[in-house]
Amino acid sequence: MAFVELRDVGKWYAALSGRRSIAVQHFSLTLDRGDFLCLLGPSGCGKTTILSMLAGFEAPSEGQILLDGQAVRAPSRDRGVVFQGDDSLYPWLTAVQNIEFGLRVGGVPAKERRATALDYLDLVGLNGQAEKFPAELSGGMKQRIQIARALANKPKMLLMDEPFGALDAQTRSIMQRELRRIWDATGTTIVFITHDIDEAILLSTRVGVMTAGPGGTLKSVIPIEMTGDRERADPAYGRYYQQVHSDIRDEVAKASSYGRKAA
Ligand SMILES: Nc1ncnc2c1ncn2[C@@H]1O[C@H](COP(=O)(O)OP(=O)(O)OP(=O)(O)O)[C@@H](O)[C@H]1O
Repeated sequence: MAFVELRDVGKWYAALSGRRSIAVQHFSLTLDRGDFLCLLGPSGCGKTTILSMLAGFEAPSEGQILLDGQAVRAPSRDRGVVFQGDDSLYPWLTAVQNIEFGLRVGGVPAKERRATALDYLDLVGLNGQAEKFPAELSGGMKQRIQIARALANKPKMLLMDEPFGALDAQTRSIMQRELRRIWDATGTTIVFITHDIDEAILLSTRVGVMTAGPGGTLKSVIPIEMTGDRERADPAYGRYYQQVHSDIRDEVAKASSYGRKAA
């Protein structure tokens, strides 16, 4: 049995015109435990919609989503979510208190939750920053706190929506290496949305490419089989880049022609 299964999932909204606005259609995918899937696709194809349904924030209009054999119906601590930017940290809580937050809500005793939060602070490389408030931390540090906060709940799956999109190139590259290290250490199943082919190849075990919206679906899934540390100089990197680029190029062209028609 697959660890995560999306079975012919579709999602639509009632538009103000009274017609249906289709966000995603006929989306089917299975993930094994420990997979790291990067989802790529033109703007508006439905990537965030897929992530929101996996998180349980939105229900599919048709089809089904299963996690570990159970239908996903609502948000749960077994699915950690990390968004772009740092708006989701509580500014009045310190770094360690932010990480503890979910454990506190879950009723974990004070001593135990503090010890767990400090372990995760350490895992994301922020040992020594426990008592700082978000305003005293850099963008990259705040993203690490978000990741630690999500992981502290020991989720079955980590859902990440362009988490490094707002970071400068240098910090982004450091965060990519850190995320691979954390994924190696924890074996958490990850679904990660990005617009960046390079990021997808450096991070994932599989790259999913979606067709252009409205109503995007999964076009292809490309397994990334590179051993050791991922390097752009590796000839396999270039081959994967070409493959993903050629899958996505036509979809981006279609998306911009839809945009012109709609304008
Ligand atoms: N709450 C909503 N109500 C109506 N339409 C919505 C809603 N949320 C998303 N959509 C529509 O669903 C489609 C898919 O949106 P979604 O945000 O999932 O795309 P995306 O691939 O994540 O885009 P981007 O890369 O630009 O972030 C879009 O046409 C969007 O306008």
